[in-house]
Amino acid sequence: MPETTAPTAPGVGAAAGDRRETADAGTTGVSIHLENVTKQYPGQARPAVDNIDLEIRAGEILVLVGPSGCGKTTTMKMINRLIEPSSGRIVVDGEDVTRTDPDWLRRRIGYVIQAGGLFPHMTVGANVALVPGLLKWDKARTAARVDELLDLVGLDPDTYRDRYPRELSGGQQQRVGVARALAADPPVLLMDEPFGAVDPITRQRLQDELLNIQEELGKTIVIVTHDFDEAVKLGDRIAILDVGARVVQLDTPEEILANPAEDFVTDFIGKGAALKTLSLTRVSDLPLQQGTTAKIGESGPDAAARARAAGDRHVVVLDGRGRPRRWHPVDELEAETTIAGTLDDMLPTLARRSTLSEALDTMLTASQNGVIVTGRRDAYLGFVTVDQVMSHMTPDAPAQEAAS
Ligand SMILES: Nc1ncnc2c1ncn2[C@@H]1O[C@H](COP(=O)(O)OP(=O)(O)OP(=O)(O)O)[C@@H](O)[C@H]1O
Repeated sequence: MPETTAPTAPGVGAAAGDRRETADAGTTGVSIHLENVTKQYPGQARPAVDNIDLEIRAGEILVLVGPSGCGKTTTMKMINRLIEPSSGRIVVDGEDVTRTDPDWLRRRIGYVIQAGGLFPHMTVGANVALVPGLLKWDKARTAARVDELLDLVGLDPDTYRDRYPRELSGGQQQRVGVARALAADPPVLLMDEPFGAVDPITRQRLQDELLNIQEELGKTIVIVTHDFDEAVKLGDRIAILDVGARVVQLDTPEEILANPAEDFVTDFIGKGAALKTLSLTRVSDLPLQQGTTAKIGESGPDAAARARAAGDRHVVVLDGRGRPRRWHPVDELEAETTIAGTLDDMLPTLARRSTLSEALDTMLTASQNGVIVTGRRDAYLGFVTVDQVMSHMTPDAPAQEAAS
């Protein structure tokens, strides 16, 4: 049976608030404080990072964005001391780690880089088992952890455990990279352009998965990206940096979009801020329309009668596990004694974590005025219409009204 529970989250602009509440509920992450940290590379005229002071809260996703060369990566790599600060202190969970053993520190801080950064000569399982190996976990515990993590990042352990990275797609490699970083259950995850090397659709899916994982784990996550839309989607807060890692603005995505602190931020956000506000709301924040559903194999005329009674001109055909197959026009159902299982390859579907901006893109690409929303294991949850999405761009017409 498809899940038919209506979403309970409030509407416009609630996405970031929800994320923070979630993190508070089950936070395992710890706070990080960069106290007046400077990095001066030898031979450079100016410090790459000039006296940054940055508090990262336990359990939040903080995204560092800014122009190329402004010091994002240097700032992030100083947290796990892949780069040593020239001066200042780094305090993790109240403890000054500026002088602790860097190996110990790196085991407490997961690190994810572009394309996963996997060792090509090691299997997926061996890559994920790297840190547990360093920590001398026994074989059974390590094997169980590897399987648990592959499952968490959406890779079937039996299928993928013994493959080599070259036998995986870019998105799958990136998932393994995330699994590896989470292996020893570190309270902090650092991610350097984690989704930069994959195509836009895979990127969107990986972002959704990261948010799902974070909902479950409540880590402290610091992400470096060039992509402001990605920052808006993922960040509980965004730090916009300028040259020398000067923090120009540090705030929630909503606040930055509504009140950019300087012309620099306005320029960086770019045009179309109204459109970008669509990235603040997830499709699961809208009241999903249920429509009429029909199961493969059921009587066409029966389904048509139900749809007509509900005033629907289409039914959504679902398979035995509640996954959508296609929209089917009611008029064409009358002639079908039993409903066929044909899959429409072009059926526009989205995960419930997707943003309204992605929903609009999907509808435009498919030339349809609605998109189906799916939940766990791709089960049908309902759909949203283009009218619902458009109403979010005009504050006076909340989507709840448009939907009724
Ligand atoms: N190892 C190094 N030696 C000397 N200078 C460096 C080194 N690494 C980085 N820099 C310089 O420090 C500055 C900040 O670099 P960093 O990589 O932190 O920036 P970034 O914001 O992450 O850039 P991008 O978005 O292009 O990756 C740049 O001017 C860069 O040229």
